[in-house]
Amino acid sequence: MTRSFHKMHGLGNDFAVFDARETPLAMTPALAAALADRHTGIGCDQLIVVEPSTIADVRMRIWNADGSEVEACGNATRCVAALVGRECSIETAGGLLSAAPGGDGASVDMGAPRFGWEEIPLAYAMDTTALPVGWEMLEGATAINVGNPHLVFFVPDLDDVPLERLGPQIETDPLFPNRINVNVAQVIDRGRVRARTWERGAGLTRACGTGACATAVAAIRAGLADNEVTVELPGGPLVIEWRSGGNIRMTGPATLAYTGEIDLEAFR
Ligand SMILES: N[C@@H](CCC[C@H](N)C(=O)O)C(=O)O
Repeated sequence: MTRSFHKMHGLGNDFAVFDARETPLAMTPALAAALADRHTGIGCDQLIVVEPSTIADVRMRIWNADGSEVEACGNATRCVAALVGRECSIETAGGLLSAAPGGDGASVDMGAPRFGWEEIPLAYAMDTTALPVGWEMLEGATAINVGNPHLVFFVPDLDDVPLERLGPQIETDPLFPNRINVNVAQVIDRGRVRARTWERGAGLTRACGTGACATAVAAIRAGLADNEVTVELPGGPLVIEWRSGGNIRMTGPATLAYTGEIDLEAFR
């Protein structure tokens, strides 16, 4: 018995999306990791299951490539909005979101960022606007929860940062009890920021929607950028809007690569 899935991506951050609104699907961390494997599975950064919701139009569940279930995924939220095909509310473990498809993608209200050390979460109390710790050249990060936990390091030159080496070290530091997503960002001007992300549970990706949100919020809050910022990721740009005290709006593309069929029993 096979099950259909949609291979989708947002700026190259790719997903296997299972629509379980009518036929339930029992996902487990082990099955998610097996399906996400790029050699023996479908291959993706995150696996997404769209389910019915009692409080929203749909519920979106998210598993990283390593099988960990997580609270938020910005790029996948746009893909789910494109799949639903109309303005909709989306229940996630990180909060209730609202999204509207449009153009080649969607615009999403990602909710309000949180800055409290226990909301990130960090292991103990400290100033989250400039963490008093460092990992080699990466120091003074801002910690933000935008549904999921992020660090943002502003650096003079993005290309000088060995993120593939420092990313996993920071992700798994005991300071972060739930691990953390690691963003490095370079401010180009008040409307443009370049960024790269080491994603918790997935590694380096071509784009991270929540990473772009965290980066823009950190830049705006530090007075380095205006309220609308284009975050330029390796896979392309996302537009992020935020005002202090308000919700984050993220706008960008959502692409359907193909629809396939897979025998899930072969992966269990
Ligand atoms: N690619 C995503 C983020 C996916 C989850 C993240 N790796 C985590 O563990 O929190 C995005 O577009 O936001």
